[in-house]
Amino acid sequence: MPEPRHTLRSGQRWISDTEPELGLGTVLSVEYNKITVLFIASGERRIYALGNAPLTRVRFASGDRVESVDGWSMRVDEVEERDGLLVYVGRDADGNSRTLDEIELNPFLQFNKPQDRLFSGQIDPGDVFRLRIETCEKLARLEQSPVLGLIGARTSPIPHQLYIAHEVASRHAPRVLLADEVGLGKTIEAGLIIHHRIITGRTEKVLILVPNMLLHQWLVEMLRRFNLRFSLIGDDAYEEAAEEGHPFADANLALSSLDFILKDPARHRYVLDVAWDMVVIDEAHHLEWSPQGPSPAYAFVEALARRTPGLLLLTATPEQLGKFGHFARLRLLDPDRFFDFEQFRQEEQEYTALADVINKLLDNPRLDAETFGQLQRFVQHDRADALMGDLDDPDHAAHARNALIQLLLDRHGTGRVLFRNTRSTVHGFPSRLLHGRPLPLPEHYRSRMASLEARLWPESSSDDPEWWRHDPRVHWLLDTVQRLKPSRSKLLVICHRRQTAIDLENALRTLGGVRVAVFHEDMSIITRDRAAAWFADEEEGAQVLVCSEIGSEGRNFQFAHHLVLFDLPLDPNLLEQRIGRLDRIGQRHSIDIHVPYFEDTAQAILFRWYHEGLDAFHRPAGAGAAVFARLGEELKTVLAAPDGGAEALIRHTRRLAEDIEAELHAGRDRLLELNSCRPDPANRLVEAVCAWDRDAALWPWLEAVCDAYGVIVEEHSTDCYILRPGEHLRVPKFPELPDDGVTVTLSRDVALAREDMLFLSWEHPMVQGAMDLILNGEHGSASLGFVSHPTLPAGQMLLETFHRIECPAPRRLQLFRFLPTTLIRTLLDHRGQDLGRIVAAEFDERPHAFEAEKVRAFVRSQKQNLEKLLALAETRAGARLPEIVAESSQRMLDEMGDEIKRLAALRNINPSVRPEELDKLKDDAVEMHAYLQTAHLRLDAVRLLVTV
Ligand SMILES: Nc1ncnc2c1ncn2[C@@H]1O[C@H](COP(=O)(O)OP(=O)(O)OP(=O)(O)O)[C@@H](O)[C@H]1O
Repeated sequence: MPEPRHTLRSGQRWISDTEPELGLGTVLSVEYNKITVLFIASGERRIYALGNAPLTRVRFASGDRVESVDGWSMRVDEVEERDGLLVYVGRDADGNSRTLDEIELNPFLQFNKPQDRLFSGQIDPGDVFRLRIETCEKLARLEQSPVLGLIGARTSPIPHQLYIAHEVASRHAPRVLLADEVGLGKTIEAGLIIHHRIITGRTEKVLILVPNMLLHQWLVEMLRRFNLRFSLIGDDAYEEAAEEGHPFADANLALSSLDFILKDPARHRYVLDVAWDMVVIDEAHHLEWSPQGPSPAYAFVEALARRTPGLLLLTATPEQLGKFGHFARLRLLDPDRFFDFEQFRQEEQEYTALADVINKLLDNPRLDAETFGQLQRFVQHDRADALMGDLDDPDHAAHARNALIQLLLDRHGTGRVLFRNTRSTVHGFPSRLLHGRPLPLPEHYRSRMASLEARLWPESSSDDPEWWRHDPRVHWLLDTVQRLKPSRSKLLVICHRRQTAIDLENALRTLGGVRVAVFHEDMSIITRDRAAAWFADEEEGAQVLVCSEIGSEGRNFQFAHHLVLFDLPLDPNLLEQRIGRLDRIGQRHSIDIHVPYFEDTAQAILFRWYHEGLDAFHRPAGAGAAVFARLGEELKTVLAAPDGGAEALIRHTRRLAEDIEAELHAGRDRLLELNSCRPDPANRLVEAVCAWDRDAALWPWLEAVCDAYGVIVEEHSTDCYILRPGEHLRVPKFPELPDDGVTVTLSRDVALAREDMLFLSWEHPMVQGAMDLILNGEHGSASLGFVSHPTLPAGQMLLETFHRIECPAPRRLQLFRFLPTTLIRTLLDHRGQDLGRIVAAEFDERPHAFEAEKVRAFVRSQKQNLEKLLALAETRAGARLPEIVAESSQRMLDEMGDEIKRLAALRNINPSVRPEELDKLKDDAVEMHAYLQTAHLRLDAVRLLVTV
């Protein structure tokens, strides 16, 4: 305590050398030979004898950042002294001049400069110091990973999904249509894209709009799979929030339904008010548009799309509303590119020739002269002569073929905005087994077949509320349910009408005592979710879930593998949507599709039309929508008068479907297929994610963090642990750790099977939060160690410093790709000789008990020398900075240059590359270069070493 007695004043701020954790103390009184100090942060009061009080005066210097008790902070320019008290003069974050009396300093203030901590005797154990250094290294590795943003999702690494997520999320402003076939993972792809963008700092505000009935499913899926906590907007709290202010403005991640927003123009305005970075629209085929005018939903989304940089539209049936509808959705994504429907159609027709050449390149080692000529015409402006020449060179032909295929695929106009994977390319889906069940038409229905509606769904015309007592389909259903009961098989029953679903539930319960849940559009979201959850429950759950058509969009029922189509919809897309509830990723059985129908009726014809005409039960009918668009009216006529024309119609349907499918497969679809998942890069991404999964470094690191911060760890099972806040937790709140603890797993496989456990990866918020805690806090930044090294005699004092390169820049630039978290290590002996090259980072450390007070006294006695060494270390580290920055700049310029060239070349052949994308890349490169020049050093950690 070097200050003489007469300078001591109440109000001064001091820190305890022996108990630094008490925080900043305030002198309350100086009387006789005693000094009383209050430590507000810890609520402790200490009385010391003057003369040997273990206290150090807190005195900030110019350049330091200080924080007031009211929470604002400032950078110190000058320090004045008035009546023995310090007054700090400087500027706050907004640049305003401020003064702060030392009495107003925040009592929770920590000494975050490593050298201050060293001199004030706040010495951390060696393992905490090492943890800090190790954390920097781990973060740097993660920042440079090509799969950053794709590691942390609780999903299996599936090639086509990772490919799409990586391809789309890396763009400046992703605007794409995700149109994979039903159940292939569009929601997962959207989640991966959002997760990637948020982790890499490129996106902050996201709005997801989904049909009402899928709100909860999305909410849960985003949280459970991606740790993304969306706010549901549109529930009961909405009106309250609207009265108090702006219901959408506060939520960075908002989830709502389009129906809810469309109901009220005020809601439109609220949504359009917010500067979203990205908007996601699920089931986008509902956005109707025709040249005569858009639907209100389309018009609203169009306004939203115009002011939002990122737009993801999701639909499994992009052409459900015909080619116009498809074109209209592409127009939302890029109105400049898709402005003329006729031109769009013509372009599509040219794809066949392109696909033909690609197929030949894929299949044949040698091209015939005609194909070679065609290929030459396609690439005549692409400076591809060398590649064309290499086609005949056995050593280079394979590479040339691949490069030419990429070049041709890049020509494909919609390839960049439209992604569509199908079951024919994504393998591993179960087979579908069809069980058609003809039944005799009961007499009481026979007289009621006037309308088409009554022919297809006869119970709709019945005036008997208990029609189900006399309907043979119901009795067949009951038998089927009872037959499957011993195997504990669950059945999803889908029917066209809401009332039929309600009646069927009643029938199954009344007639057979079946445990049955129901699901239809008049139920609230909560009751629907409850029904779905009851059906999902393996032990106590319902054996049967009866859904109206509404149950067939978006829901996940792949835990069941018996599907009963109690009737058939009059639309191939709806049929595929129904089957897609079970035929989804995660389905482990073949799927049994049961279809009861009345013999010799419209139902039987519709069954045959789907089965024999489109083959729509066994696989997704690729041509279904197009055939229905052409033959739908004819089909309805035949169904209305079943006596004639059915055979001819089915034959015609089959021929047409085959032709359309062949044409699509040869042309557009083949290109889309190849473009939507390029196998080599996709497999590399899968391998990179798996390599992170195999990396065993996470748990030892996290265990050390838990140990350092007072989190208790218990083993649970292989790769699974229970974490709990300990009694001596070092921080008020450990990230993402609930008060009553949590079970975590590091295994992706376990995480996929056990949703009750957190899946920890380097991207999990708990792990990211822990890294922040370490790197933004002071823990581990000052340490002392006793070491031995063969080249160093005992009894020497060494100073080891780690300077971190700081380069503040907007997160969206992701500067860390080129300049990751970097530490520069310097090791000096007491004479200032640089030993860094001689002595590697790893020492042989010797556990050594030392008396804290003696060490503090030693450090104080060496303060002048240590300060000189610190200055020297900073100079040495500073000398290496320009080289590191130059390397980063060069890497950035090379990579960005390549990217700009690639995109510029692509733009020449594919107008889907928007000019602003290219401009943005160039601007980013210029901006990044400027930021890199501002990189500077900050001392991150210091360690005093004594050789033994
Ligand atoms: N990579 C994955 N890992 C684990 N489960 C997955 C993965 N991809 C998809 N699934 C599961 O498969 C099912 C289908 O995925 P998803 O809902 O994303 O498909 P979709 O294409 O959006 O379906 P729909 O066309 O019905 O809207 C979901 O239950 C999803 O959780």
